[in-house]
Amino acid sequence: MSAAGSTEERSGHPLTQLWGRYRQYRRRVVLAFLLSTIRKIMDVVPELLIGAAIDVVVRGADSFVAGALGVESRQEQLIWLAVINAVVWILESTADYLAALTWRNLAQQVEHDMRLEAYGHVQGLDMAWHESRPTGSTLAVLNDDINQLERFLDTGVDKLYQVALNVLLVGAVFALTSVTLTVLAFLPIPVIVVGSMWFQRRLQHRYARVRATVATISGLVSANLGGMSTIKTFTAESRELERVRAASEDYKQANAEAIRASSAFVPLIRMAILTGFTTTLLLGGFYALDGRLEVGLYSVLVFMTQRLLWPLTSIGEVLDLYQRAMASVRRILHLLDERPVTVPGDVALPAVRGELELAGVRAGYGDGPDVLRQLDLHIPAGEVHAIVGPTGAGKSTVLRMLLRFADPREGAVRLDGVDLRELQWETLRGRIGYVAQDVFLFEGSVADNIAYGAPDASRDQIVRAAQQAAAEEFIQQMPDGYDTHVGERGVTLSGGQRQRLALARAILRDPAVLILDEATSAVDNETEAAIQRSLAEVTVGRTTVVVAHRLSTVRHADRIWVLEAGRVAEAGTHDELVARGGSYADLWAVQTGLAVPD
Ligand SMILES: Nc1ncnc2c1ncn2[C@@H]1O[C@H](COP(=O)(O)OP(=O)(O)OP(=O)(O)O)[C@@H](O)[C@H]1O
Repeated sequence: MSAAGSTEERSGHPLTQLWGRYRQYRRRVVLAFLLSTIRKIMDVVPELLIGAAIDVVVRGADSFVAGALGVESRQEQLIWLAVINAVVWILESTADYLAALTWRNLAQQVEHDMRLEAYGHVQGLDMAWHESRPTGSTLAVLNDDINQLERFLDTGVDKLYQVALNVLLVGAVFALTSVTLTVLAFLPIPVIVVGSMWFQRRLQHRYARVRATVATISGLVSANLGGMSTIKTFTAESRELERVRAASEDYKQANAEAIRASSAFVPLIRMAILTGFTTTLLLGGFYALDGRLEVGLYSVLVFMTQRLLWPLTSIGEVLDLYQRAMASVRRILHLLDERPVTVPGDVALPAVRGELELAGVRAGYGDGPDVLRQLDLHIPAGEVHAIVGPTGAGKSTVLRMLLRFADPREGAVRLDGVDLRELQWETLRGRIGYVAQDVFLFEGSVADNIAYGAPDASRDQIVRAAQQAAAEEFIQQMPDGYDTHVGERGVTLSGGQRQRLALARAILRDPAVLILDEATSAVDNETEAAIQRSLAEVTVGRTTVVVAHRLSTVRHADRIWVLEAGRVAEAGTHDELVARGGSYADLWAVQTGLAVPD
C-alpha cells in the first residue's frame, strides 16, 4: 500500500457495477426500456400494414384483413388499415417522446449524482493522493469522463437496444413467414456480430489510450494556466506551446487510430447487408412467382430485410460511443475505488486543551526517504512554540503531521495525549487554525473568505478577527471594504494581504491550536510588527506553533525547536539558544547582521 492511497478494485463489467451502484434508478431504467420497446414495436407495424394493404388490393375478400376484421369491401379494409396506421403513429410518437424524455433525464440524473459522488469522494482522499497526481487528470475524470457517460446514457443505450430489438422483432416476422427465408436473411448477422466483437476488442484499448491522453492534456494545460506568470517570466511560451502541441498530437494520433478502426466497420457490414438483401429479393421473388409466398408477405419481407439489416450499420457508431463510455466509466470507477489511508477515528474530545506531542516520529512522502527521523517534540497546552531550521529540514512536514495530512511511518502524534488516528476530524481539524504558506482564497467577498471556517459568524466577529490579524486597515481601503470581491486565488490581493486574511480566517474559528506556516513571510516589517502585537493577544490561551525563517518573528516564543535533516538539533528559548552558541546562534548572528554567512 502506497502512502498516496490504496485501491480497492471491484471486479465486473462497468455497466454491472453501475447497475449495482445506482439502484435507485433501476425502476426508471426499466420504464425507459419499456417505452423504447413500445416505440420499436410501433415502428415495425407500418411495414406490416403495407404488406396488408398490398394483400387487400391483390386478394380482396380473401385477404388477411378481411379474415381478421370480417370486412369484405377493399375500400373499407383500406380505411381500417389507415385508421390503424394513424393510431400506431400516434402511439409511436408518444412513446418516442416519453422514451427520449426518460432516457435523457436519467442520463442527466446519473451524471449529476456521479459528479457529486466523485467530487465528494475526491475531497475525502488523502492530501498525499492529491499531491501525487496532476490536478488536471482528476479534473478530466470529473468533467470529460462523466460527460462521456452522460452522452452514452442519453442516446447510446437506447440506440443499442433498438438495434437488438429490431433483430428480434423482424426475426419474429420472418420466422412466422418462411423458415428458409429467415435462415437466409439472418445469415449475415453472425458475420456482423463476430465482426463487431472483433472490432470492439480492437477499439477497447484504443479508447483507453484516448482517455489517457485526454487526462495528460488536461493535466498539462491546467498546470500551465496555474503557472502562467512563471511561463511568461522565462519567456517559455513557445516551449509550452510545443509541449501542449505534442500532447495534443498524441491525442490526435490515439483518436485517429480509434477512428481508423471504427470506420472500417461500416463497409464490412454493408457487404453483409448486400448478401442478405439480395437473397430475400431474389429467392422471395421466386417463391412469390411460384405461388409459395403471398405477394403481400413478399413485399413485407423485402421491406423487413431493409429494416433488419440497415440499422446494423449504426451499430458501429453505437459501439464507438459504447467503447468510449466504458473507457470513461472504468476511469471513474477506478477513481471511486481509491481509498483514503488516513481515515478519521471516532474519539471526540469535549474540550481540547491543545497539548501537542510527536513521539519517535518517522515520516516521509510516498515511497521516498524519511523526511522526519525519530522526531520527539512536546508542546504543552497554551504555549507558543516555534520551529526553525534550514530549508528542507522538515518544518512543514511537522505541521503536516499535526494536521494529520498524513500518518507517521513510525511513532505517534498526539493531541491532549490522544493519538490523532483515534480522533474525529471535527475534534482535530475543527479545533486547529491553520495558515499555510501558500494562501488559498476562494471566489467571493473578503468577508466570505474570513468567515470560510465559521459561515455563521456575524459581521462584528469578522471585523474583530480582521483587526486581530492586522488586516482591518487595508480592507477598509478596498473599494467595497469587506464586501470587495476577491477573484480566483485572491489575485487582486498582495501576498501579505492574503496572509493576513488567512490569519483572520484562522482566528475567527477560535481554535485551541493555531498553526502558522511562515504566516508573516510575505509582509513588510511594519505589518509584521503589527501582526506580532496581535499574535501576542490572540495566542493567549491557545497553543501556537509557528514555522519561521525570520527568527525575529519567533524570538519571544516559549520554546524554539531547531530542526536539521528531520531531527531536533537543539531546543530552548531564544536566549538559551543564543547563549548555547549552536546553529541557532549562528543563524541569529547572520540575520541580525552580526555575522556574515560563510
Ligand atoms: N509533497 C512532497 N512530496 C515529496 N517530498 C516532499 C514533499 N514536500 C516536501 N518534501 C520533501 O520533504 C523534505 C522536507 O520538506 P519540508 O517542506 O518539510 O521542509 P521545510 O523545512 O518546511 O522547508 P522550507 O523551509 O523550505 O519550507 C524536503 O526534502 C522536501 O523535498
